[in-house]
Amino acid sequence: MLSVHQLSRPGLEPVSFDLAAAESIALSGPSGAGKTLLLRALADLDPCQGDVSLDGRERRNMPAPDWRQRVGYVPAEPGWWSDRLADHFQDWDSLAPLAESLQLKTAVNDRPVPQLSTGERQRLALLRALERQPKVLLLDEPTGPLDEDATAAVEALLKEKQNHGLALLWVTHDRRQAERIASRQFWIDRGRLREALQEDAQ
Ligand SMILES: Nc1ncnc2c1ncn2[C@@H]1O[C@H](COP(=O)(O)OP(=O)(O)OP(=O)(O)O)[C@@H](O)[C@H]1O
Repeated sequence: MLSVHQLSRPGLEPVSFDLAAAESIALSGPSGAGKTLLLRALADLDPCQGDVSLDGRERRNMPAPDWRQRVGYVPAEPGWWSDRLADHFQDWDSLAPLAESLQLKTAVNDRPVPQLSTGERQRLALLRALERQPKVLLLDEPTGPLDEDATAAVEALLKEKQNHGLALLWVTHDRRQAERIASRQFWIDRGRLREALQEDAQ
């Protein structure tokens, strides 16, 4: 699925790994370690070196919008370009059941985006990314602003998507969450990535 070979950029030492379909990797590390730099490099949002491919197709041979549709990115602070929520979706109405599963009240529809809570906007950004039906989703602390129940709802939805083949690379500072949501644990410090061995994670 996603194959990364010697990907690097300022602040990130060369990184190589594979992420399979329906696999989930948790990425942790101190603040400022390079987690967001790595996600943005994978999403093709910043200049970087190295090779990245998806299902054997080299990123450099794909138009950027095609890549970004397949490799979705949910930033820690998602951007909004219109006050009207529906403007950010292809078909907001059809997402009602998913919104409900994330405990988003229908009232979010009636309020201008800047009036929504941080946690509401975070879940809406996740829905926005899922609507594009990516093969890989890069998540930067997607439950950071959420309470326990909403966090569980996000984890359950992503687990369901994962069971249908979605691959996840998920930044979290919560070690228990990392163990719940991922079968592999990555650790990054000062721009250097390593895969935590099973005994490290305990
Ligand atoms: N475009 C850039 N070019 C070079 N360095 C950058 C760039 N953007 C951020 N940095 C720096 O790179 C380092 C890693 O930043 P990054 O945002 O990846 O941290 P992080 O691991 O996601 O941290 P946090 O957990 O606080 O979100 C920081 O020192 C940051 O200031």
